[in-house]
Amino acid sequence: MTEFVFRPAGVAALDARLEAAGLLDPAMEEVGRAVAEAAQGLAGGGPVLLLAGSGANGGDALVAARYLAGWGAEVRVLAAPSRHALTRLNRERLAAFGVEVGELTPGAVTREAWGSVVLVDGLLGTGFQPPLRLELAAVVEAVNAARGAGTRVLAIDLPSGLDATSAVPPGESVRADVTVAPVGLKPALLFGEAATRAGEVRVAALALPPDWAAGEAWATRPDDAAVAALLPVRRADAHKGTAGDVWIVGGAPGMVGAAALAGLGALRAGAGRVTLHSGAEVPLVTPELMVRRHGDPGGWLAGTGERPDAVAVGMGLGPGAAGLARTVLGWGLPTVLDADALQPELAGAGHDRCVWTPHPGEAARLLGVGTAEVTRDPLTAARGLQERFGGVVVLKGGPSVIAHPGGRWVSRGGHPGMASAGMGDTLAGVIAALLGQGLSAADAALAGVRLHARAGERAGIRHGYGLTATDVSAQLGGAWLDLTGGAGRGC
Ligand SMILES: NC(=O)C1=CN([C@@H]2O[C@H](COP(=O)(O)OP(=O)(O)OC[C@H]3O[C@@H](n4cnc5c(N)ncnc54)[C@H](OP(=O)(O)O)[C@@H]3O)[C@@H](O)[C@H]2O)[C@@H](O)CC1
Ligand SMILES: [K+]
Repeated sequence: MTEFVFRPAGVAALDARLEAAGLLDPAMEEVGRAVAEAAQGLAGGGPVLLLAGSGANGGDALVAARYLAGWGAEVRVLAAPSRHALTRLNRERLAAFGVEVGELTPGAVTREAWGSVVLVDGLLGTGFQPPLRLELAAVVEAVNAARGAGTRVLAIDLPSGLDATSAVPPGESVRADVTVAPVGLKPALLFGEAATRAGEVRVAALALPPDWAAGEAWATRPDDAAVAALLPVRRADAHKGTAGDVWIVGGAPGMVGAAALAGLGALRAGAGRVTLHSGAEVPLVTPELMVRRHGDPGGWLAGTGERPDAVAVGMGLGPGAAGLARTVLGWGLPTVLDADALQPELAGAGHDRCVWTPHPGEAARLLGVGTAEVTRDPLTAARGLQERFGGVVVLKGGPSVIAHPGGRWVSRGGHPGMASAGMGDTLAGVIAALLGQGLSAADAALAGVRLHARAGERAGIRHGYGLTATDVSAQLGGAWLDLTGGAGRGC
């Protein structure tokens, strides 16, 4: 399922539309039911403790308690005074089921958690404004202590205490085993330390008027079927001239490995012909990777009339890369800019056929901010880069973000072993290969990132954390088959 990613402003806007249409009550009912089903699955018939805060997040928990009670489960409920009309209403409905609601205090949480198999955290959701007030901080501490003693924790929307927009927790928060997120994901569920506190994240889709969720979303996370549909399909009479002529421009003396890895990535992602243009002597990586050495690569690029179908520029290129990148950008061809070609002076030089592929450190250099600012909110950073540099931006990370003129995508998958040097070079080659096979910049970026991540997953099974970029390249063909279901669309 392709999923939406919301910031609190988007959730609030959706809430307002639902409220105006009289649909907020059924929406909360759906969320509560989805939470109850998940809690029942985790509890396996054991007692469930539900904690309800004063806002709509608490309302979701009270609805869940009613469903669980109706299904015969042993439920214990502790709630703060309700400040939201629907939360109050659902407290009354719960009372009609004969369920007593206790006062929410740290001591009560510790007491009631004793013997509860599952604890449902409905304290705070997208309405939380950090920092956490003292009274709730003590409750959060009691929740985490209960988890430490063996109670499974299910968070509604977000583990309470996380700022929905940030990869960095503002302080202590609930640590969840499972998070059930209504309508869509939140940035905190995707990135950094915050995401590690959410456990397994499940999106509970709601019955909404078509396009409402899409209209308020800040980003989307496409599923593999959507990515597979972007991959090129070859006719039986395809030949190397139709599969894309790709140039890799990189590899200054002493730095040829990065460019060679990009070349290998391009070959394994289906490029018909790959030529590495370098100012250095490049050792034979694989005989299929053609190498042309130029005494003065910049001069040669500026003067040559030869043109490929796509270019990747920057890997190991060293000082002077910005000038070469500017020359290549001037051709208006499908282009990937990576590593040394990612220079602030190229702001505004991008065109609609180019893809910039910074990692967070490079992104910070391009934006003139610290790396922590980039990693705290990768979606906003990627958007800022796209606006400043033009074209399409891939902000690499776990997960990567693709910012294009029409919005933002978050990629799926990957493997922690991919945190090793050379992975980005391979990715640049993969995206160049897809550009050379006719994909648009945005599609090549999305499909390339997913293909690369899938190849990493495959290689990770064999090599674990000892994963190299060459291992990932070797799995690109298999990754392609995984995504397309084996056959591709009529190759
Ligand atoms: N459209 C959707 O997607 C749907 C969303 N739904 C649900 O709505 C949730 C959002 O609900 P929401 O807006 O009522 O906010 P919520 O997270 O319950 O928190 C508000 C409460 O937090 C409190 N509070 C704030 N800061 C605090 C602090 N620092 N320290 C301590 N307390 C603090 C604040 O207290 P107050 O400032 O009022 O005293 C207020 O009472 C969303 O996460 C999802 O679960 C579904 O029900 C339906 C469909
Ligand atoms: K919560």
